[in-house]
Amino acid sequence: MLNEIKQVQQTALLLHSEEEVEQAIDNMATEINTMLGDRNPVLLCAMNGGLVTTGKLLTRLNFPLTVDAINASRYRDEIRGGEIKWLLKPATPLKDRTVLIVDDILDEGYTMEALFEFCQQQGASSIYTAVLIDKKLEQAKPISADFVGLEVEDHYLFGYGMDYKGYLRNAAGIYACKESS
Ligand SMILES: O=P(O)(O)OC[C@H]1O[C@H](OP(=O)(O)OP(=O)(O)O)[C@H](O)[C@@H]1O
Ligand code: HPA
Repeated sequence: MLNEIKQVQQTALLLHSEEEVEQAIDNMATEINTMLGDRNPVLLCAMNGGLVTTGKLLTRLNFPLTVDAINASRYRDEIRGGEIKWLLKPATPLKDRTVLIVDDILDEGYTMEALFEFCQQQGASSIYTAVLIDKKLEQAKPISADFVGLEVEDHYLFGYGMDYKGYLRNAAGIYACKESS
């Protein structure tokens, strides 16, 4: 497995450098500060992929907020999406709260749709969504994101929280796996 991971890493194409991604996160944070600064929101980190974006956003947000985690996984260690499996629901009551769901990527959109519907069912008063990457697809998505860092062409990506078979989330850039489109 580790040989495969090293091979994928070595042959990958860098699409966005660390500097570009950090600038994109700055821009997202500026928009979120403007939109949600007086809403006392609960930020839901969509584990595991949303970990890096959530952490990087958090220290750029300058208003009162609370943080919790949520995890509905669709890919697990695969590079094609399957059924949604619920792994973690937030302990924080969402009733009458403004919620901001933060994830690494909006790909086909089914994961974010499921997270959004869960928050609705819990009685959140308003629900916003933030993703570092919005993948450009030909087909329509069931949900769009309110805050987007970067739009990226249709490749299988890794880095900044996005994984290849559970690895490479820690890559400091947005990379496309070779021959993945
Ligand atoms: O828009 P979609 O096509 O639904 O795909 C996006 C989701 O897929 C990944 O999660 P994954 O299920 O791989 O779990 P992970 O966060 O643990 O990597 C990613 O973190 C998003 O949550
Ligand atoms: O391109 C991707 N990379 C990593 N994880 C993902 N989850 C959905 N799409 C992707």
